[in-house]
Amino acid sequence: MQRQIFLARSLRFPSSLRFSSPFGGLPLHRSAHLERSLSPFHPWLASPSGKMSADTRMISRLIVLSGPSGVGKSTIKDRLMSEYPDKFEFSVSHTTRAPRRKANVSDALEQDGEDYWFVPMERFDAMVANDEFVEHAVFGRNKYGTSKAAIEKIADAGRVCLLDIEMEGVKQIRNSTLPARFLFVAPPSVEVLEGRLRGRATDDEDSIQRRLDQAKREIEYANSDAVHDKIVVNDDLETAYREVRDFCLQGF
Ligand SMILES: Nc1ncnc2c1ncn2[C@@H]1O[C@H](COP(=O)(O)OP(=O)(O)OP(=O)(O)O)[C@@H](O)[C@H]1O
Repeated sequence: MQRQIFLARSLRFPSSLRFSSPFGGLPLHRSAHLERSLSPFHPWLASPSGKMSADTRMISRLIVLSGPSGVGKSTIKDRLMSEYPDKFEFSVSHTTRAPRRKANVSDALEQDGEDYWFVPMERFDAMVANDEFVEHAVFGRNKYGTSKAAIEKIADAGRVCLLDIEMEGVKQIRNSTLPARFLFVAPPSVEVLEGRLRGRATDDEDSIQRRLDQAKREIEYANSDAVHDKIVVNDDLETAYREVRDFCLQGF
């Protein structure tokens, strides 16, 4: 059985960064990916109802959300979490970076255990050595990772696990046996992305430039192959939110 996955509508990227598909606007079949998704694994990941019916088998309980820094992932995921607190849970990543001010909340700092687990570099490296991460990556001057414990905690609570990770982590999950579904949030253009990064006023100029360089690589990767099951362009926030929500709710 094949599931149809539709590619994003055309975007206003420079041609070198434009998403394209050899299939044009036609549905893209991703049987290879889905076969991997259906491989035997933790029953919680494969079957929301606990039963392996033909329909529910197609929906894994692990959703990987990615997209350039500043594109609006946190804005969308915070809303999803407040609308469906009992259904979804975001896995809290580990990071070696320092807490920063929350976007849109002028004097609130990110909280340990809520936004990230903030750990020193030595602790992070020890966790890597102990094989405690399902994925980890270096971004800028800092390291980020998703621990196995974080995912297991969500499994134990019976919720759908959402990961908000960057490109290297996406590649690692795709190369793993984890049966995940992949969702990419794209900006309407690099210029709009830059405007959002500047608008939230949480990064210095160096950091903005690094994030924009990384954004171009992420967009090229998303464009390079049928990496993601769905690409949502965050132009109008309401529309983007609805598309993300509907994708996450598929099968539940
Ligand atoms: N559709 C939209 N239109 C206008 N502004 C938006 C839209 N979506 C998000 N924003 C704004 O863009 C800024 C960046 O959003 P946000 O911090 O959620 O991005 P992010 O992808 O989570 O970034 P990071 O990966 O660095 O955490 C915020 O100030 C947010 O309010």
